[in-house]
This record gives sequence, C-alpha cells and structure tokens, in this order.
Amino acid sequence: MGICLFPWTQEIESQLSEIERINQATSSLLCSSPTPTTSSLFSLFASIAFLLFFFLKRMEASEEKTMGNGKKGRFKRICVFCGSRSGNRPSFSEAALQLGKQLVERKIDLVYGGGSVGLMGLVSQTVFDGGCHVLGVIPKALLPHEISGETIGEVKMVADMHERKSVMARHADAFIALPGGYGTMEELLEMITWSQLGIHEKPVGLLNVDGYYNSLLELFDKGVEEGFIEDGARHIVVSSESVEELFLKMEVNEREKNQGETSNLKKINNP
Ligand SMILES: CC(C)=CCNc1ncnc2c1ncn2[C@@H]1O[C@H](COP(=O)(O)O)[C@@H](O)[C@H]1O
Repeated sequence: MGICLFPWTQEIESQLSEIERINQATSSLLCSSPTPTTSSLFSLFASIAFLLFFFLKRMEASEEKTMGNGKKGRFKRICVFCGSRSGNRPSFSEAALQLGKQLVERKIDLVYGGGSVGLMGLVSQTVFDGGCHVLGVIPKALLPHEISGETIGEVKMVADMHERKSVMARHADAFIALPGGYGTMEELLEMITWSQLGIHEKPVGLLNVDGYYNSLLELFDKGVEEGFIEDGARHIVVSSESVEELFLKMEVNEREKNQGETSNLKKINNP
C-alpha cells in the first residue's frame, strides 16, 4: 500500500506550530496564576485536547471515500433493480446509462439481477466498461441465454428468486431502483419492508425518472394517511428525478445515521 507522507508531514508541522502558539498564549494568560505548575498543566491539557480534536477530524475525513474526481461517497457496492425491458421512453435508457456512469465516477461496484436485457443490460455494461466490478446474481431458471441474454462480469448462480434477493442484499450497502415492471417493484418493496423490519439498515433510493413512480409514491402517502404505514417508515425510501440528487440524498441520510441520529427504523422499533 502506497502512503503519501509529504502532505501529512506538512499538516502535522502546521498543527504542531499551532499547538506551540496555544501553549504560549495559555502560558502568558496564566503567568499570574498561583503556581507555574498550574499554568503548565493547563497548557498541557489544551495541547492534548487540540491534538485529540485534530485526529478525530482526520479520522472522520478518512472514513469518507474520496474519489479521483473529488466526489465523496460512502457506498462501495450498490444493488440496482431495474426493468428487464427498456420501457417506451428514451429517458429511461438515458437514466440507466447515467446511473451506470455515476457509479463508475464514484468508483462504486454493481450488484444486479444478472443478464443483459433491458435497462439491466445498460447499467451493467456501463459499469463493467468503466472498470468497476459487476456481480450478477441469477437464478438457475433464468440463466439460459434466451431469457436473460449475455451475462456480464462475475455471475453467481442461485437456486431461486428468494435466494437471489438475499444474496443481492447481502452483497450491497445500498439499493437503487430505476423504472421497471413487477420484478423491479417487488424487489424495491421487499428492500423497504426488510428495512422496516430491521433486517437491514441500508439506504433505499428510487430514481423517479420522468415521474414514473409518482403514483407509487402517492400510494405510499395514502398508506400513511390511512394508518397502514408509519410516518417514519415512509422515509425509508428516498426518491429523486436526478441521479446526482439521489446520491446526495442517500449519502446525507447515511451520514446522519452514522452520526448517531435516531433513524426512522429505530423510531419505529422503539417509539
Ligand atoms: C422470463 C423473463 C421475463 C425474463 C427476463 N429476464 C430476466 N433476467 C434476469 N433478471 C430478471 C429478468 N426478469 C426479471 N428479472 C429480475 O426482476 C427485475 C426486473 O423485472 P421487471 O422487468 O421489472 O419485471 C430485475 O431487477 C431482476 O432482478
């Protein structure tokens, strides 16, 4: 592993001179203190506190994965659910390509349902061509070429649709659904339900291309209104019409969760 020492050395040097400045300031402030011991003890504590603050900040920064292009992301591998067809609007395919490119830009690997049909093929090919890892999880019954097309990247064959979903969920640290049919909706809803039940705490994002999912989101609101969905649980899924904004929303959610804010899930489980 290569370590670049130069920027660190410079940074540490500047922190040390800052500590020295604090030492001098605290010593002069306390020169009228009862004993010199109190003054030096105070300055020692100030230095330790400063150092501690500096290292905590450093740890927080390194926790975020910094991309070559300066973008920061918290996700290493995202599971994408999307149509095995391309849909009627060109915007659906454009969104699938955009999502693939965004994953590559952010150096995020892909987990998906395997195969190259429809939007699934567009996302997976883009991510694969961009040099990120692609894991396709496909049930034995869907493996034949005439059903799912070419397989892309690493392929994991599973017994059935149930195993596929749990394998996909296990291998990803977030989920994004693009427009799709029953299969996509079922996968999306299952991940939302698993989050609600505390089976996972991974973010679930919905790419609402051209408002495709407006009526589904309205149905979720209706579920809250009619008392079938908890208010907090309504926010398990975050949605946006743009890929960039969706990533931002999911990252903010994740950061808040990691910073110890009570997640919606915890609010539901421990009201
Ligand atoms: C029999 C048939 C239509 C096969 C199409 N070929 C498929 N190959 C791989 N995964 C699929 C296929 N159809 C559905 N899926 C799964 O269901 C989702 C897409 O279903 P849909 O097109 O939205 O509803 C995908 O995320 C994928 O996990």
